[in-house]
Amino acid sequence: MLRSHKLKEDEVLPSVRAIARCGAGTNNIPVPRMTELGIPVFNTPGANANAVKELVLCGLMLGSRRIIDGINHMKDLGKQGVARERVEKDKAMFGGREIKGKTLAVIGLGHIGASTARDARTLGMKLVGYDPGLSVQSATKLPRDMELADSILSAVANADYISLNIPYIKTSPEEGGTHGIIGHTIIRHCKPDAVILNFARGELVDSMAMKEFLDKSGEARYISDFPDDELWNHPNTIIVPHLGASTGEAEDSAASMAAETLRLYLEDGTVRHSVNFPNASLPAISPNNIRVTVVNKNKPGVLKLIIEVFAKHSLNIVQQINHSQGEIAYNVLDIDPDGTDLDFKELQKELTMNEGVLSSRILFGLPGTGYSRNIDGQYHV
Ligand SMILES: NC(=O)c1ccc[n+]([C@@H]2O[C@H](COP(=O)([O-])OP(=O)(O)OC[C@H]3O[C@@H](n4cnc5c(N)ncnc54)[C@H](O)[C@@H]3O)[C@@H](O)[C@H]2O)c1
Ligand SMILES: O=C(O)[C@H](O)COP(=O)(O)O
Repeated sequence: MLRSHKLKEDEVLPSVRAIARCGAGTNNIPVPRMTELGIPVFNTPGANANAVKELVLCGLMLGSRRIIDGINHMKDLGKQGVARERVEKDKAMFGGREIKGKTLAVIGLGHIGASTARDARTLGMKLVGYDPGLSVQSATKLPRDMELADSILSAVANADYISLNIPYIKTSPEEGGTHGIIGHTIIRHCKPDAVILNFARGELVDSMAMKEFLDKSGEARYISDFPDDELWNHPNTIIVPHLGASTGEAEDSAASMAAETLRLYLEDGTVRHSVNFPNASLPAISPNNIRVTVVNKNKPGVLKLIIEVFAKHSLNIVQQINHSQGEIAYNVLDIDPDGTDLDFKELQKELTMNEGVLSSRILFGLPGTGYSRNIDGQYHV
């Protein structure tokens, strides 16, 4: 289980059965390599969304009123012992605007984006959103009068505030990724006094393009939760140290969701909230059966090889599922071991050595006490 730790491939030892990210973004994990190794990567969708949404709302206010500049100014005046004397005169330097009646563009309408939109609506904001992969679940949670745009460009064009709530995918937008998606083309279409809120990932924004925009407009603001060597000291930025999910509530919620997701996978083979494995909802193993899970390349003929191993040993498959997603398939087979004296370690070895099989586990024991067995005979509770 990890949070933002940048996981390196060589930290993933052969004993690793699964990885759970206590949070939403999995860009700190080498997911494609884990898929090749047959290791599921899980995250905790929505578990920290409220904490991030609250900070986005805070960012809306910080971007509208010169609160931080004002606080710093008060400290300076205090140090000089002239705070009372100067405050009424100096406040003219820190005038702001209200968010009520202004337009907020929400890019990415998942857990955080949809929740931000709802609360912004109750604060009297007009809303426009963009999300080409909008789920039915999120769509039902959006304010009814929210306008849906057909591109980021059209969403931001008339927006006073822009909130980025999309995942970071390392490739360029042309290649289906989101790296630098907020670059010159989009930024050029923003209003000169737009406030851009980035509580998603720093790499979504082209820092140089943003700097040019902030320098030129003088009025625009960039509020971000991520370090940025180009922008940290710019007078029109507010950069906080990745605090979006740092509340006790979000930490508890993400950790317990991750732990439960891992428990279900390790004990029953159930897959949910995985970013690289297909969902598979499985009942607890019957005490009379042995459950075998096999991850294989999603190619014709591999399933046949797997089934043949069971047939060869005259093992009766009581129930079976086979779900695939992209390049992999996930099989779960419940076996009745009655009447066999087969060493299941041997069975696992035969299965795993098949061309196209990536990993396998044998789960058995009473519900709640299941464990996985490695090919080299190590046990992992
Ligand atoms: N600052 C923090 O501490 C913090 C905390 C949680 C999440 N995050 C970041 O916020 C992101 C969103 O979190 P979430 O919980 O709302 O995730 P989510 O998966 O519920 O929602 C993401 C939404 O973005 C949409 N999307 C993907 N690519 C898009 C694109 N190019 N244009 C428009 N929409 C696009 C998806 O269809 C999805 O609806 C995470 O991926 C993570 O990087 C940051
Ligand atoms: O993607 C996420 O969930 C957030 O960026 C939170 O990351 P953290 O748990 O490391 O604060």
